[in-house]
Amino acid sequence: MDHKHPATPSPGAASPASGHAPQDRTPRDGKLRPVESGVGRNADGSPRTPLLDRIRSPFDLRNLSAEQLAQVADELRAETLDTVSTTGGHLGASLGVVELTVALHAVFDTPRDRLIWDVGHQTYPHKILTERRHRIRTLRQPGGLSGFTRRSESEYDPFGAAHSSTSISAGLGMATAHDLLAHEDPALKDRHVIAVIGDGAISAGMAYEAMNNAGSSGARLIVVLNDNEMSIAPPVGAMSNYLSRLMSSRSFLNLRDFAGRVAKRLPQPIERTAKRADEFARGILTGGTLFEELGFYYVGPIDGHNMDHLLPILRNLREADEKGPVLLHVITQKGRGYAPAEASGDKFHAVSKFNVVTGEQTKAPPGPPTYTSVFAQGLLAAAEADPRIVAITAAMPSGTGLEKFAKKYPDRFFDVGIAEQHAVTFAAGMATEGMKPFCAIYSTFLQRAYDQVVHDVVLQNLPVRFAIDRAGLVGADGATHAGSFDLNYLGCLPNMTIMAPSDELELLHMTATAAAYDAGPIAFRYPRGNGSGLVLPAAGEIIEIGRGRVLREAGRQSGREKGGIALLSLGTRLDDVLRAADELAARGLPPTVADARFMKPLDTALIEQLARNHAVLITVEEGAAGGFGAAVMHHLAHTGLLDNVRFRPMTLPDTLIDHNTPAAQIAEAGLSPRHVVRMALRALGVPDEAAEGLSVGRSGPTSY
Ligand SMILES: Cc1ncc(C[n+]2csc(CCOP(=O)(O)OP(=O)(O)O)c2C)c(N)n1
Ligand SMILES: CC(=O)[C@@H](O)[C@H](O)COP(=O)(O)O
Ligand SMILES: [Mg+2]
Repeated sequence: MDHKHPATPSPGAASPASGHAPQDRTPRDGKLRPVESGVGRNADGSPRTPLLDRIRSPFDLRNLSAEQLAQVADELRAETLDTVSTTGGHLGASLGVVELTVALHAVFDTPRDRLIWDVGHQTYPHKILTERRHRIRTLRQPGGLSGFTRRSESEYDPFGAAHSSTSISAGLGMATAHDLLAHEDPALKDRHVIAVIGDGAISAGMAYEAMNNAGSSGARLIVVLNDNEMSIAPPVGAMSNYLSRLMSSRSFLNLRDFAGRVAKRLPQPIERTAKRADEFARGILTGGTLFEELGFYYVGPIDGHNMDHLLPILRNLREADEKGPVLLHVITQKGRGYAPAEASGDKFHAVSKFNVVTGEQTKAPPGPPTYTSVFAQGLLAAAEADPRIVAITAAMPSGTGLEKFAKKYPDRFFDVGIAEQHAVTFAAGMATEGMKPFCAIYSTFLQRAYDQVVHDVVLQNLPVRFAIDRAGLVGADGATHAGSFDLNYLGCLPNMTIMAPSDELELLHMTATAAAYDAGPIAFRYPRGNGSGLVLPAAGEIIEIGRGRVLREAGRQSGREKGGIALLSLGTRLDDVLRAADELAARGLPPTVADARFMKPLDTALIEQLARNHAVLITVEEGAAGGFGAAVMHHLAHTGLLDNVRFRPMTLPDTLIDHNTPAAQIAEAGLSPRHVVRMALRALGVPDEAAEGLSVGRSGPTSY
């Protein structure tokens, strides 16, 4: 079966500017057609995979021919497609590395040889081949396989991932450890470490730090650059342009190919000459690859879908006895082999369940606007009125909702690539010149830019606006993507203002407030998913900094020296807190309910009033302990008010909450309405057995 990739025209043929613009496979009539694949289907509709069925572990790949391995790849692609059509997930990246995955496991002795996947979102084929096929349809499901690599899940996952650009650092660490331990176990000397990193991920600073170190270390490390000319969106930056140039220097590939092949067959001294010729070729044709300047031996680019390219070259790399790191540049196509994915703009980067035949995704009924889209609406309104407002994303224009802004204000929109650290300091630089930068970054990914927030923004008190999306628990992506810590890591910083909207109207108000706020850095955090469906104005109003709001006043309880329960919520937990308030009211204990709106500066007047007038004060936040509740507790302690109020902070537990549905995650976190009710009753001294009708068992960890 011909596995020629459009990226590999016959030698000497002119190649399109980009080097490998995938053929446009959208059928002329625009209708998506069934999958063109050599793999048939069984009576039950499942893909027919006779060869893949024989693969119990990668070991079973190692005596197969190139032809058979290509067949395994076809069957593996069909199995991956069928799986993701029932689970949803990161399909495009996995489809793009099917042949590469088969070849790597066929040539290298995994798991003894360490195979590390950057980000890990492309590892569904890897998981199927590495003794997890029987569980693959539990992918990203409660209790099922993770959507990324995880050490605790398999010995074939030597390093956990999900945040990008970590693979080379981890790989260098492993390779260095093998060198250090070889005196104890000589077999470690020939253990291979392979890091597979994408063209998006390699644009992050951390990848350069690792390559810079690897290049000078002489460590035996194989980096496979999986270049599909895609990040989540088309990639940006000079590195992307550089890679395209590399790919398109076709004569470079032929000459390099020839020199490489010759070098392998010559006796030692002559081989050195051939190698010099090889480097000369590189020098002339591409001015020496960037990677060689970093101390890597560069090989490629080769066709990542062609077993006749992959297998001999990977075997050469396995047998090569030269010291030092190698970078193998592999050209692949994101979404490869599935017409709807190939035809889509984002190559089906992340999909919900879908119909394999048509590619139509089974979308949930269109609920209310997402918090992301409400933020985008608010930002567009603010930008309309203020030309100094600019928007910055780190390779996630669609995830952060900035696509519309980019279309309307292309000159005021900046996608800096997967480079959160750079994004923050870039924003700080813009702020010094009077611009009003909105840095839209997921809570979990902002963690990567913490020192830039502290050192470049907070210490200089620069008015950078942080739109922190995916704050709190995020569902199927699990603990690696949970936005659990932003209240903690920002709340301890001087000069920082932190808001958390309780609903989408509040988010509009906070976006407008951030746009107008120039006194220093300001952040607002909001969750993944839909709002509650409020009717929204075009734009929000500016709210008073540091001022919360009371939504319900507690009835005064007779016989008690002061009112009953006060519930002080921060952010979108308010919905569930109001449900808890209803349940308490039904028990004759109607609580006061307040929305803090601000973690910093605290509304100290409101907090003191709540503490003075209630027997019980409970704070609720979707963040780790040590955030909002801790700040409130600090204040009450310092004012002496903690002495006469039963204060209970409710936070995320000190555990890592696995992928699940958002509701199940909240229940596991002990932040559901029932948990709030039980917390209040316990604080009032009502014994658990008296709290009949409460369905919450002791399973949900609750912080009190
Ligand atoms: C630090 C960090 N920022 C952002 C992301 C979100 N993200 C996940 S995959 C991806 C694109 C990766 O592109 P590439 O490495 O080329 O892999 P491909 O999807 O093309 O296989 C991004 C930006 C992330 N996982 N980690
Ligand atoms: C793999 C990765 O890091 C991103 O694709 C992430 O999964 C996107 O998350 P959302 O689906 O919340 O945008
Ligand atoms: Mg890519």
